[in-house]
Amino acid sequence: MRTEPATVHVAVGVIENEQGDIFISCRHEHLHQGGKWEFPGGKVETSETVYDALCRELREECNIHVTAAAPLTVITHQYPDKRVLLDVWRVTAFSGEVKQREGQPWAWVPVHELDAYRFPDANEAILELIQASV
Ligand SMILES: Nc1nc2c([nH]c(=O)n2[C@H]2C[C@H](O)[C@@H](COP(=O)(O)OP(=O)(O)OP(=O)(O)O)O2)c(=O)[nH]1
Ligand SMILES: [Mg+2]
Repeated sequence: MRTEPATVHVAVGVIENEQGDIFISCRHEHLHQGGKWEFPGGKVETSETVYDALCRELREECNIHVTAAAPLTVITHQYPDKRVLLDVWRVTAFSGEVKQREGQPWAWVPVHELDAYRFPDANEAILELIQASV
């Protein structure tokens, strides 16, 4: 019998600097949706809350300690090969300096320039929300 693969639950963080620019990084080529730009984040492990996963992923990937974040949206998206549930948070306070720690290309991008970057299809609604909020 063929069973549907489980949905991958992902915690995603929208990080803004004092100028209002947004931090994005480019997914490694060999990964799912490789070569596309993303907001930092990663899979929620079974033993943790989404907020814990957000904090852990942002510490691992971009070196910051999140001290406050607010839910922005939840998106489910079916890719040809994978179904994802993106739990998207706006990071409202953090300590530490944002640094990409996993060797991915990265950029701080003004909101009106985000359209120039290629994101995974699931991100369309996130980009609309960010653009609507400025
Ligand atoms: N982080 C992130 N993932 C996204 C975004 N948009 C989007 O479709 N995804 C998808 C791509 C992947 O299928 C999934 C994230 O999984 P991942 O494999 O990168 O997770 P991870 O960072 O925990 O990586 P790993 O250590 O398990 O390899 O979510 C986004 O903006 N940010
Ligand atoms: Mg990740």
